[in-house]
Amino acid sequence: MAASVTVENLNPKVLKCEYAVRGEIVIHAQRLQQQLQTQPGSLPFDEILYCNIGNPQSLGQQPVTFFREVLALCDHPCLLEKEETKSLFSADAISRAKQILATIPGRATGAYSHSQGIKGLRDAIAAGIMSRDGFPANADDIFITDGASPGVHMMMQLLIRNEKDGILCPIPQYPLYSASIALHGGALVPYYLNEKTGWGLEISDLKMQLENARSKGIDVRALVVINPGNPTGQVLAEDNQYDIVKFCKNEGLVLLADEVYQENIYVDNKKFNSFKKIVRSMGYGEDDLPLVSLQSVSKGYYGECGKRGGYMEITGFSAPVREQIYKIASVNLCSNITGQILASLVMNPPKVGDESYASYKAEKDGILESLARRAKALEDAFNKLEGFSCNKAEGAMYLFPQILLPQKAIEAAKAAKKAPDAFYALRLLESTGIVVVPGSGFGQVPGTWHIRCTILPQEDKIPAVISRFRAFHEAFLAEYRD
Ligand SMILES: Cc1ncc(COP(=O)(O)O)c(CN[C@@H]2CONC2=O)c1O
Repeated sequence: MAASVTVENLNPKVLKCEYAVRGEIVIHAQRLQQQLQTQPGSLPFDEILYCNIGNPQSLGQQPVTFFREVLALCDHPCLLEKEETKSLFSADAISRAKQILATIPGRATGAYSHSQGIKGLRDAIAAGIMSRDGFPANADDIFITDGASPGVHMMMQLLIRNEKDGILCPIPQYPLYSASIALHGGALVPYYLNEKTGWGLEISDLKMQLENARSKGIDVRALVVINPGNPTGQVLAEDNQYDIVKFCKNEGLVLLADEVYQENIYVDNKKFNSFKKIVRSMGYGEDDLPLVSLQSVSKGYYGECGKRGGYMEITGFSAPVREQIYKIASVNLCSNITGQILASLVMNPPKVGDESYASYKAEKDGILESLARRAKALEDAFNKLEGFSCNKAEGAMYLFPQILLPQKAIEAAKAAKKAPDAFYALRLLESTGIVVVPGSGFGQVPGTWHIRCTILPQEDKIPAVISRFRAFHEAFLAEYRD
């Protein structure tokens, strides 16, 4: 009997969707990893180095002690009744766990919660936003989600009616956006970040792309801004943010502010300003501009990707629209409680005077300072390679160097039916075990080629990554030099 489900009769939106961060290069890497296990010594390297995904703890980063103490106590509340717990857990973790459990009906972390998340945790997140920005935040505006990804999908589901609805996205972009727009049947309206100005966002290009889309009958609904940028690592200048808000206000666009790397800032001349802070400091009130601010527990110095925590702060939408957003969230009942607790913790970490503050601060600073050193070391190494030019990683977790590939290599890629940067990334993997994502997976100016490499291998492995990369690159150029 013919198979009832074939690729041909699947939802074409699924077939159109792509997500390069875990695409063909990574799948091939997993095959090679299997081979290393079954046939040790059969490859010119002894381990796969996954530099394709911002997954810090998979590469050895340690979780923040205070956060894990609180999670453990919340998940096994009877520990709080035991005398010996006081010698195993810090006093402030014990009191924070009690405080959190008191906000959960029946102290039951195994129960469904409110579809926006536990009210007491949303209160804590709102307090954290207020403390970060200096402007009020409301728990009812918070939707705690299983990471930022579901928040993006919910907003695309809400805004995209058909293929004529467009979303302005940066190019290069994090492919969650292109994938979600494809899955929801909308149109991605690109605006190009300017590599020559350190991935600057030009309002003039935004305006041109918007008008071009509208001239084709596209109803542009929203503007996505990723700040700090993925894969590009730039941190927006404050005056650029003011211009972006004015642009959205004037053009009637929802501003989707992806701020998951807000704690990952590595340069002294830039600081993170949330778009919520910018909007309020421009005097825009609750009803002036629809803004969705996304945060996650996957990044920062916490890197708790697998716990699946995050939130979207929804402001500037009418009550009837908010009811629709609530309805979408309620279809999935609620996000996981561990992620909810963690989202409240990252927005309300230990404060000066708390027992855990010194150790928490040492862990946080240690991780962020090490990430900054690794970013600089890899940026400098890339810029020493022939044909490479790499902008500074001001923030986030990636470097996105441009590679000038010899024409012979481009022709070889064509013969292999691969994009030149995918061809290069595959050859890099097969020679060194290093896994990067080709720039074609993020979008790039046509005719330019990039790779995205994370800054996440532990610091003592960075010299080996650099030397392996350099040796491969020199051999690759020798093979394909014009
Ligand atoms: C800009 C951006 N937004 C949202 C997400 C989704 O995060 P969570 O759903 O985990 O909260 C990521 C994840 N970063 C991906 C995953 O690792 N590498 C990346 O480029 C991201 O980089």
